[in-house]
Amino acid sequence: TTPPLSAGAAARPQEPRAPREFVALDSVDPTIRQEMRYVSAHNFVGERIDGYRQPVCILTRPAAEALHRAQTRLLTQGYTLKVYDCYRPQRAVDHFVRWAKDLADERKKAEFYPRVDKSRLFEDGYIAAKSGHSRGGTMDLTIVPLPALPAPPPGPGQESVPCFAPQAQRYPDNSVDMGTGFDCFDTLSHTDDPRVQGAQRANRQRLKSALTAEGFVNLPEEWWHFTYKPELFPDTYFDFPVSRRSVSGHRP
Ligand SMILES: C[C@@H](N)C(=O)N[C@H](C)C(=O)O
Ligand SMILES: [Zn+2]
Repeated sequence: TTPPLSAGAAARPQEPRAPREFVALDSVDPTIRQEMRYVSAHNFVGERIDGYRQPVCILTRPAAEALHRAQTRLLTQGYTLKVYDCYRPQRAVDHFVRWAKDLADERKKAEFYPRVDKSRLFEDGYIAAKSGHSRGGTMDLTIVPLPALPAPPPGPGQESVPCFAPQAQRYPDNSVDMGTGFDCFDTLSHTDDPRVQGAQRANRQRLKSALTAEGFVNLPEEWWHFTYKPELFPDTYFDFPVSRRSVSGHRP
């Protein structure tokens, strides 16, 4: 029988929790930096995304352990990984889909997709309506030189600088220069775009080599997007919220 609610307690439907195979990345590797963009308003939509309750990176355990191995290698080279997004609930993806249909909402166009028509973002491969992120083994990430310095706050008008502008001009980030910022929906973000040369190309290669050595596969359209293979849940799109509660009690 259902226990009675105590006086004053509101009946709140329980949110789904993650299966035991999911962990908080910081319980496996506390040295990997986290800048979880979709819990903040600094992203291509311009507001917190549905389902992101706390700035915590959640992944399947094999993906988190593989990321830890890549981090160990990068630390010896004087760099640390920094994740921008990890597990993404289906309701967050649905938020992206709803946003994409509202062609009048171009709040963040100037920074994140200045040269791409909003109506093409899914077609061109920059956002997916069924995303590997919701399966738990995919993440968006970059590398940061050590010692990692905090990024300065954005200067006046910096929110509107194109994400492919020279690094000193675009929205501040403490990462290495990859030629574009994170979630820059533009052909310049294609990992092997021939216009990206020198240090920027070497930085992309450093990230890609460290991750592919551990079993990750890169999305050619986005230098920052990697999936750990084989996937533990290749056909399941989870919808538990991004919060510590979703994985509390799960062993690291
Ligand atoms: C939205 C961007 N960060 C991303 O992850 N794109 C891929 C294609 C996805 O949505 O799975
Ligand atoms: Zn991604």
